[in-house]
Amino acid sequence: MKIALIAHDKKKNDIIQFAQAYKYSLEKHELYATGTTGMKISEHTGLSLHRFQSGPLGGDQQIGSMVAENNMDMIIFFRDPLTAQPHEPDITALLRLCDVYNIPLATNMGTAEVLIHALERGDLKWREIIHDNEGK
Ligand SMILES: O=C(CO)COP(=O)(O)O
Repeated sequence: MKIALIAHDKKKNDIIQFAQAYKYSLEKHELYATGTTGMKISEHTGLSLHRFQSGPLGGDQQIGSMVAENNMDMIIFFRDPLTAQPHEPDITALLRLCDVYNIPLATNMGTAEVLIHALERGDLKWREIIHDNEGK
């Protein structure tokens, strides 16, 4: 499964703690991240991730392009709902594409934990069926 991890600055500590707590689940998958989030997760956990640009420089859009190809299976995006972001349109576009393609998306720690347990239980196997049907 391809999983993207993204966090706004005030949520970076949360995503680091999340990645530390679920390292042994996450490491079984192909991980992607926006630039700074990926660097911090990698530094604190040793997990290896494919890092895109930083969010304000297009990282959300790069992840969005994978979603648009139905090539991303789950997104954990700890958004900061209390701080305006210069790239708000990119963020909205990414969330919208998740809805277009029915991609499981967690925007806070509570939902992220539910998703990761679902992943561990195999509830997201339907994504593999989709990839098999598309020959990916
Ligand atoms: O801004 C972001 C998501 O919208 C995250 O970008 P960074 O991981 O580079 O901080």
